[in-house]
Amino acid sequence: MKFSEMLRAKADASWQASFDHPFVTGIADGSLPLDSFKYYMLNDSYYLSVFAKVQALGAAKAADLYTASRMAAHAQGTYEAELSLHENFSKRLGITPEDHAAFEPAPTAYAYTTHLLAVGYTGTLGEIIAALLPCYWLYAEIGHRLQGMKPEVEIYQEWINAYGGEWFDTLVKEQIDRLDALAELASPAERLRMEQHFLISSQYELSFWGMAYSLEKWQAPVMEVL
Ligand SMILES: Cc1ncc(CO)c(N)n1
Repeated sequence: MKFSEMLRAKADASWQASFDHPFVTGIADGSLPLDSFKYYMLNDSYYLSVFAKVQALGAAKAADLYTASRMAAHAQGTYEAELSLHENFSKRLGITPEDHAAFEPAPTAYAYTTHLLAVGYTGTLGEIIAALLPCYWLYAEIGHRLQGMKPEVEIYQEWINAYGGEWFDTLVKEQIDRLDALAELASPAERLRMEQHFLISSQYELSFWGMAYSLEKWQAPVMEVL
C-alpha cells in the first residue's frame, strides 16, 4: 500500500465527517446560510495567504531545482485561485473593503494556519507536503462528490466546479506522488511526523467547516493582537 493510501485510510473518519458536515451538504443542496459562506470566504482568504507561504517554504527546502520550481508554481497557483475565486466571490457576496479591514481570523483558522507555519519552518519538504496535502486532496474528493449537484445558489455551484475540475485534480495528484516519493526516502521517525501532520491537518479541515457554520468567534476581540 502506498504511504498516501495508508494516510488516507487513517484519516477516513474525519474525512467522512467532513463529507457529512452541514456546511458541505449545505453547499450541495443550496441550504447553507450565506452568512456562513461569507464568514468561510473571509477566513479562507486568510488561510490561503498562509498556505501559499508554506508552499513557498516547501520550495526553499526542496532538494532540487525542479521540485523548488514546482512548489513555487503551486504557491503562485494559490495566489491566482485566491484572486479569481475570492475577489470575485467577495464582490458578489457583498464583502466590503471594510469587512476585510475589520476581519480577524477565527480561532480555528488561526490554529490551522499556525500548525501549517510550524511545519513549514521546522519540517522537511516531506513533512510540509504531508501537512498541506489534506487541503488539496480533501477538497478534490468533496469537489467530485458534489459534481452533478445543482444548488440554486450560483456561487455554491461555482465553488463545486472549482474543486471538482481537472485543473485541481492534476495539482492534487502531483502532490500525492511527491509525498509517496519523499516517504520512500524518509526515516521511520520522519514518516511518523508526516503521518501526524497529515492527520492533524485533516482534523483542522473538519473544524474549519464547523468554524464557518457556527460563525466561531474569539471569547474577546483580539484585533490588536493578530
Ligand atoms: C481550509 C481550506 N482547505 C483547503 C482548501 C483548498 O485549497 C481551501 N481553499 N481552504
